Amino acid sequence: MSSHGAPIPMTAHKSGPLQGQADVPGDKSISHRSLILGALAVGETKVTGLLEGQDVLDTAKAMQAFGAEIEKIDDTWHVHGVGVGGFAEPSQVIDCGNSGTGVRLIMGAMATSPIAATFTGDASLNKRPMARVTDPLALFGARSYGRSGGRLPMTIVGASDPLSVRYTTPVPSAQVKSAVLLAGLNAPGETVVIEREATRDHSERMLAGFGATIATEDTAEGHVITLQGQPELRPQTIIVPRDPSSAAFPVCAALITEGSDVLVPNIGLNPTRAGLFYTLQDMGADLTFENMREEGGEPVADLRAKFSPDMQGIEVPAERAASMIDEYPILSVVAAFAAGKTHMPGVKELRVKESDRIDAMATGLRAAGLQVDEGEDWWTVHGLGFGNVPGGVTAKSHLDHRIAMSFLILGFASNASVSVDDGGPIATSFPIFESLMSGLGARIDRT
Ligand SMILES: O=C(O)C1=C[C@@H](OP(=O)(O)O)[C@@H](O)[C@H](O)C1
Ligand SMILES: C=C(OP(=O)(O)O)C(=O)O
Repeated sequence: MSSHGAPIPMTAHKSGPLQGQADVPGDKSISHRSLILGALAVGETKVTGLLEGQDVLDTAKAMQAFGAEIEKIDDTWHVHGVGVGGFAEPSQVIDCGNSGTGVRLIMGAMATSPIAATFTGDASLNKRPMARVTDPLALFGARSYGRSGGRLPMTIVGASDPLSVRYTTPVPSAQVKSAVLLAGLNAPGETVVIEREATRDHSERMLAGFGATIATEDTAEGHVITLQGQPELRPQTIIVPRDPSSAAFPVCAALITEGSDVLVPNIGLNPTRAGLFYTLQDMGADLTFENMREEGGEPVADLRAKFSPDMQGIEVPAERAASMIDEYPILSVVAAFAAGKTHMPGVKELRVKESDRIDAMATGLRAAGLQVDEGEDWWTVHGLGFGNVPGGVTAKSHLDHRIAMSFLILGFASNASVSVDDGGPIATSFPIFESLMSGLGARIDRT
């Protein structure tokens, strides 16, 4: 089932060449944060380039439920914030749909205000672990009442007299880090988050942009982030860069589809996000970064990807995992068309995303003719080389946009067409995926 309606089966057929320019939508992580920090600032934040995917629209609705006024005029989203500590208690259940980022960041943002809120989501989100967020929020004094195993639906009762917190994240997660930092905004004194492996740093960059005092330091303990509580956040004008995690799909499609040459302009290349592109280059992909520049405090480049029939399987460095965590499903498809093994260690987190992404991809790839080996925190795809991938499978998308898009791209280059049982979830992060890919010359239809 799609998150909001009947399943939408889709089929991708052998395609090529893919050619032209792919204008992918705005960055999902930055879009969520623009709305949440805009809601916590005093005055009007203006956002252009916002991703209008369902995940982000659900966060906009949630911010309205907490008292922010949000309207879209022409291409600009206007967020009238209520200030740190100014959230109202919502009168309705907050439905975050399919979005782990939405629910976890919003729980953090409300956990140090004297209000209660009940959160729910779709069948995928309601299976995902929330204790990773509610454990640190309890240190501030917030209480949570959820289903067994720390699952949604869940009510959070915010702390009326929040404590200040120093917390080491037990898993590499920007969502956990961000939830703690957002809670720290309305706590007195300093909030300190320590991560052993650096994860995407959009919250830190944007908090600084809104005028919070925040510092990061690399020490023997790890990456240490210190935030001064109870600032007055100043409203900002934000131009959201295009999403590298969405760019990954046309880039990888071009690499494996005969004769392709695709330009994907204006892609955010924050080093905490760009791991996939370096991995593809290590595999021998014809992928170049053109016109490197800085925009709105984030590094940006135009990506050019050309058909690369001679890619080799590699050992993907485990320490790169956080910087490409959402890209492993599509990397596994590219790996199928490379020669030899691609081994991907250090990726346990893939098992608690919108689906168990190792299991979802391994099952579909095996049915499509590949050998895939897996353990709890690693997997290996045995590449067959270009022209040798059978395909001819209907894969389950498990309410997971990245699984659906990855299998469709498999279908552009495999010998027989590939279907997914439900392409509906694609709208959570990449609502224009079908039209964009068709515009490049890909053969994709609803079946
Ligand atoms: O903070 C964010 O915007 C995100 C963090 C990552 O999740 P984790 O924090 O669970 O690793 C990522 O998978 C997700 O798509 C977006
Ligand atoms: C994991 C993802 O999103 P979220 O955790 O926000 O649901 C994703 O977009 O790949």
